[in-house]
Amino acid sequence: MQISALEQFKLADAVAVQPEPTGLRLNANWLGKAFGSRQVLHDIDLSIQAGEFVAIVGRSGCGKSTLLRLVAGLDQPSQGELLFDDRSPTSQTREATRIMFQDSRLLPWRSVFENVALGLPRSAWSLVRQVLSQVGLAEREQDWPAQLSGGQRQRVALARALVHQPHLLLLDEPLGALDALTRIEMQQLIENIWQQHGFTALLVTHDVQEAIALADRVILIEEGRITLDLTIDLPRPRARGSAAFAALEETVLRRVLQQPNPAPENELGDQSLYASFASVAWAV
Ligand SMILES: Nc1ncnc2c1ncn2[C@@H]1O[C@H](COP(=O)(O)OP(=O)(O)OP(=O)(O)O)[C@@H](O)[C@H]1O
Repeated sequence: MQISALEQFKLADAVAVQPEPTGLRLNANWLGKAFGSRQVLHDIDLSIQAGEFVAIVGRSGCGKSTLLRLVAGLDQPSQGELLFDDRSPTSQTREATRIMFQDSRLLPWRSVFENVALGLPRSAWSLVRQVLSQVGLAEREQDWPAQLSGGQRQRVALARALVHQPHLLLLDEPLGALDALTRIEMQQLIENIWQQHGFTALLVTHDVQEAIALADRVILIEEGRITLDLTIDLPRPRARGSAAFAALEETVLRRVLQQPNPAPENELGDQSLYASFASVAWAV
């Protein structure tokens, strides 16, 4: 089929205005991790599309953070491989990957602005101001971390990750220490920013409701193995009170809780799991 010059021009123009996909594609093939004689992750096969938001849930000690640390390159696998856009990790993929933890890990002797701008040249300062404004902290850039609330400190930590324009954002229970309402506000902020930036997101959380509110897929790890991979096909933003949301939450919760306690050392963690479900359900 022949297309006219004008049509060709329109086509090129249409292609040009499509935003470039910015997310990294991630594959784990037969991934395993042992600490000494303790095998923590077994034969993990996982494929995450560019720009996808995936949440990992599971009982305390099941291996969630270990998986995230392997993806971040903070630990090395004992078996198998991780591929980023079908390639072994490079300094570029490491640079394109940022991680956010439960505690903000800010430098207390640096201002909010300096914490976000750390290691960046002066030419990046306008970007620093832009991301601080995105996370709602434009007016607080000269404050010290000690002058901020826990939620605001996590916003700074999010800005510090975003300023590097990540293609893969790893979130290790980043909202775990926040009260229920601040947590919901932060979830909405993370969802909006993820939609704007298009990075791939991998979230570890104890909170099943949070996982269903944010993720395209919820993955359950039990004793180091993936035992559930559930697509969350709900329109965004998600109405937590809807029947479809509640049904998915029930499905995952039932699945998490049906497993017998694996070991006495995990009993406390399991109690905290129940408590975390209960507190969020109560607040909402
Ligand atoms: N550096 C390490 N050395 C030895 N064992 C480790 C190390 N890191 C993790 N483990 C063990 O691996 C297991 C899984 O830990 P991990 O932190 O991945 O669990 P988790 O699912 O994230 O738990 P939680 O929800 O409580 O944070 C635990 O038994 C833990 O003790």
